[in-house]
Amino acid sequence: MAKRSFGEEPSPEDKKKVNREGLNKALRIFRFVKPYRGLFLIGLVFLALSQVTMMSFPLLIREIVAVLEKKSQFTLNHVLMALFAVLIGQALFSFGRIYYFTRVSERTMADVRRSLYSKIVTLPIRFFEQRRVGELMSRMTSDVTQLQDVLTITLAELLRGVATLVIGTVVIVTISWKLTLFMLATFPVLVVAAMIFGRYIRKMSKAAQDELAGANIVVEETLQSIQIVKAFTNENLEINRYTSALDRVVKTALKASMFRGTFVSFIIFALFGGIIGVVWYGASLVQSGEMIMADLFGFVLYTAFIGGSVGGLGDMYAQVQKTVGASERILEILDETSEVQPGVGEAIATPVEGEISFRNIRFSYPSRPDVQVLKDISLQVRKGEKIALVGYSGAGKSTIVQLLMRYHTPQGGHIFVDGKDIAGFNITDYRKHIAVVPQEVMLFGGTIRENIAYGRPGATTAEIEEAARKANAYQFILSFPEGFETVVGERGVKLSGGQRQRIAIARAILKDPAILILDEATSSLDAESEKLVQEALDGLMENRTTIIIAHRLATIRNVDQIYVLQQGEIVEQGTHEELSLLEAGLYSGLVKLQFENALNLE
Ligand SMILES: Nc1ncnc2c1ncn2[C@@H]1O[C@H](COP(=O)(O)OP(=O)(O)OP(=O)(O)O)[C@@H](O)[C@H]1O
Repeated sequence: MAKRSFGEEPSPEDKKKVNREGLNKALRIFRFVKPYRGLFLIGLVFLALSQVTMMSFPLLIREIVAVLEKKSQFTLNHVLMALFAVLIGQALFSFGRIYYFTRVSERTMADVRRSLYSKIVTLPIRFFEQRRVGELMSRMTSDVTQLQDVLTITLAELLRGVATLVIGTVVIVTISWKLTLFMLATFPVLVVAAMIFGRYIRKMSKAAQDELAGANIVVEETLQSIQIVKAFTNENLEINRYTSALDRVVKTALKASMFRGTFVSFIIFALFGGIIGVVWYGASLVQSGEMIMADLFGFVLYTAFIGGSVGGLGDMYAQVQKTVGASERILEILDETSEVQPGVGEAIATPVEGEISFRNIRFSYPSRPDVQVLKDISLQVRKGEKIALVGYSGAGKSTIVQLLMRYHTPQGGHIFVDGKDIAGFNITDYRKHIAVVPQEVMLFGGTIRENIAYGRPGATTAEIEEAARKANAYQFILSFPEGFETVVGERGVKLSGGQRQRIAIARAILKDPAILILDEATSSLDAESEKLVQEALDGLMENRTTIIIAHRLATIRNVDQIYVLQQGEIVEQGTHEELSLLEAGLYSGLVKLQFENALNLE
């Protein structure tokens, strides 16, 4: 429930200083730009051209003043024509810069997103247990967007800022070194003030952002559990909760704005004070004949340009800081090792017989290493046999299946399929031979046809329909006006539990695996659905090695072997008849319990 909304997640890494190591690491992200370096270079050329034209602007204004002072070799028309040319050049070059940088950044970001997504979906389950979905979404969205901003805007701005600073300084030194020195004397005050205020402002904005993220969590939680909110008629309570969260956002934001306001007023005061100082000193130089009016004009204009670019550099630094954090986080995921790797591991020998053997398996989940979930589990399933895992909730039934699926690796012991350790198989090749009919069937947004075809992408229409028939799903699918083309999932038709299960069975039939895992649904269906699902399952289990995680014991009377688990250990094992005979046994206790429950329900 306490998931963070993505996008606004506070990232303490952002506060990191930009050191060389971090920068070097972050620069690795630029390998994604490499394929588009040609376009990038063109963008840079346009950037340089637009910068040069931009910087010639004050020079031409200066020239106009010089013409008016009759101290120029050009006429007013000449200068105005030049100004016009600069204007057109500026428009064209800016267009080219934006166009080419956007092309590079859009393509690069698509590549980054694709790599990130491909990496994430091929990572082992262990990885997903340690990260929240919101966090991964935030990598895919806000971190990538941060990179994109840098590529399209910040990088250009940074280069422009530096160019303005360098070219501008050269020009003003040439115009008058005395005035330049005077101007530079005002700089340190500004820089020190910017540093002190900047730190506070960043801290305050961060706090405001965190508060906003907190408020968004309230919305997310409420929307996710809207039915519960309504059932407990707690709408007003939630509104109040959100209101007080918003109050905190406003309070923090206002506090931050106080600092920002003070800072901006101070900077404006200091900047204009500086300019007034420069004009005053410059005017005295003009009066004493050391300088002409036009030069003073040009000087002030260039100074304003330089001031603007230096002011922007602080913001740029914050952007670079953020980007270093964002790319580090993206690279961290890209550097993880995928479990799905072509060519790694042995291909499983076909046809797969489906003989399974667990030998002395010991296992704890990586997130809780101190709790031993499975203790010395050994079991044996022969080809085509059906076994059931039974036990109280939390006994370790699902964990056994997770290990067979290779979602996790046991700390002790080995699992063999057809006599070979499964750890040695290529994971994709291996999992192709196992199908799972899960407890809660998840349907993807799409048509019923697509959802069944998920079992074997590329299956023909005839095969999909045949699978639906065998899964007892054909009838209900055709009862929808759009039949197999009916859209299901979040935005489509809602299917009932029994219908969803039959879709999952059809998927498994299409996959046609040697090994089948049935995680029985805990909620019982009505008698009719139950019969249809059970029939479909019986058909599916035929000639396949099957492991059933059983919750309702009535359905497993005919399995070849029942394993009763208690706290990660197999405490009983045998057929239904054998185990029922153990008077004080756990299994007969469970059977009795369910029998009594069933009686109570009737
Ligand atoms: N991903 C996980 N990380 C940490 N611990 C886990 C994880 N999954 C399960 N566990 C713990 O492992 C133990 C066994 O869980 P498991 O899901 O295998 O039980 P189960 O017998 O299948 O229960 P149920 O019938 O309720 O599904 C439990 O104590 C559970 O809390």
